[in-house]
Amino acid sequence: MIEFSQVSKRFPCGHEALKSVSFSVEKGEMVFLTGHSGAGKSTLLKLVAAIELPTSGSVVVSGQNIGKMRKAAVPFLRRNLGLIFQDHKLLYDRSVFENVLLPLQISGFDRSESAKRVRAALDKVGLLGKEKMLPITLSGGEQQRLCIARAIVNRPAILLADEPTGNLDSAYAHDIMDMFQSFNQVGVTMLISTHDEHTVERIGGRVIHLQQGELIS
Ligand SMILES: Nc1ncnc2c1ncn2[C@@H]1O[C@H](COP(=O)(O)OP(=O)(O)OP(=O)(O)O)[C@@H](O)[C@H]1O
Repeated sequence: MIEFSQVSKRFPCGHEALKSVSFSVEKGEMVFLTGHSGAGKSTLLKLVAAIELPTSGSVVVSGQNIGKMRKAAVPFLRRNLGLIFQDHKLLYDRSVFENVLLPLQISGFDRSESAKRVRAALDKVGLLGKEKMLPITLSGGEQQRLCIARAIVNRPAILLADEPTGNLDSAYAHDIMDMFQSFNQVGVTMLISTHDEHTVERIGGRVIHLQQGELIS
């Protein structure tokens, strides 16, 4: 489902964030991406989502070669991906419901099917009673769950999460990882970057470890 073959990523400033990284993630796997700050975890996830392109090597996601894709094909790839990235902010002037609705509006779903899907996504993350609220009135953990609802509302085959529990206390982090595990149990392929070694141990998934841009197995 995700295949990296000797992937390197050098930024225009000359910094090489990933060095000849090769691995694959099969359909239905749950994989944790670990490594120190600056190891290249976010860069790797951005390559999967075609937010960045590889400098060399190949990244193939759902059969599509990211480095060779036409720009027009990127939105089709992204429809299959749920992205939980730190810089994907919520819209603070829209309600909880409208924040989750947005990806469906972009995909052109009709209003009544969209409303059903939004409520199903809010239910999965435990925010069904809060659909009329503004995100600013939610706790940090609830805002993170709202980001997750927005990422899953399109029913993506692959979910990518970049430090999804970074700013949360351990009880909330625990809940969010359990939620991810339940998505995985219904077949969603998951790639999650984390610093949280306790979670990785508790959940016991496969681990890919990066050190200064190199994969350490
Ligand atoms: N757009 C960019 N231009 C230049 N350098 C970048 C860019 N994005 C990332 N880098 C550099 O690449 C390296 C890897 O960054 P990346 O964000 O992938 O690390 P990370 O493992 O996700 O770190 P953290 O856990 O702190 O988020 C860092 O040294 C970073 O400064």
